[in-house]
Amino acid sequence: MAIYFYKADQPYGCFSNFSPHQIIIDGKEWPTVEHYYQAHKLLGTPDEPLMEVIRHLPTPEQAAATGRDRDRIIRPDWGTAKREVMWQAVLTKFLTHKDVQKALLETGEELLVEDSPRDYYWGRGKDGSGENQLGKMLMEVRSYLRNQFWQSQL
Ligand SMILES: Nc1c(N[C@@H]2O[C@H](COP(=O)(O)O)[C@@H](O)[C@H]2O)[nH]c(=O)[nH]c1=O
Repeated sequence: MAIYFYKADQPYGCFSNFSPHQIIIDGKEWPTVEHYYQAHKLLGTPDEPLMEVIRHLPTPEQAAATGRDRDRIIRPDWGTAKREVMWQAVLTKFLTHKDVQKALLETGEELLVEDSPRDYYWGRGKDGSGENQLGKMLMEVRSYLRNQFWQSQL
């Protein structure tokens, strides 16, 4: 049975990028994966100083609203860079927080689906025709963690 997640306060909310799990990357603390992801749209652009502003915003909703502000010009390579940015953030989250790591491993081989009604890239979209890239990435993280465990047993 597929496992659906989306909002942080709904079932499997700990899989959401909006869940309150801090990550530390290159010595900097980010309150959520979403803060890190949205801020990195501005890396190398004239608005780069705003990355620090986003990092300090109190909620992931505010971080997302700022990163999605279309008045801002985001980095030209975002279309290809965003996967790597997301991977680093999501992997760090699941390596850092043992409770969510356990929850992810306990999903076994189930299909994970980000049940976003409006995101057809990271999510399944309203009609289910979306790519579900976040769900797929979480399944990759799950395999990575499992491989890491078996390597440590050798
Ligand atoms: N969980 C969740 C969302 N989903 C997240 O939105 C991000 C995609 O942002 P963008 O590339 O700017 O469209 C990505 O992290 C995806 O997981 N969006 C929300 O508005 N609320 C939410 O609770």
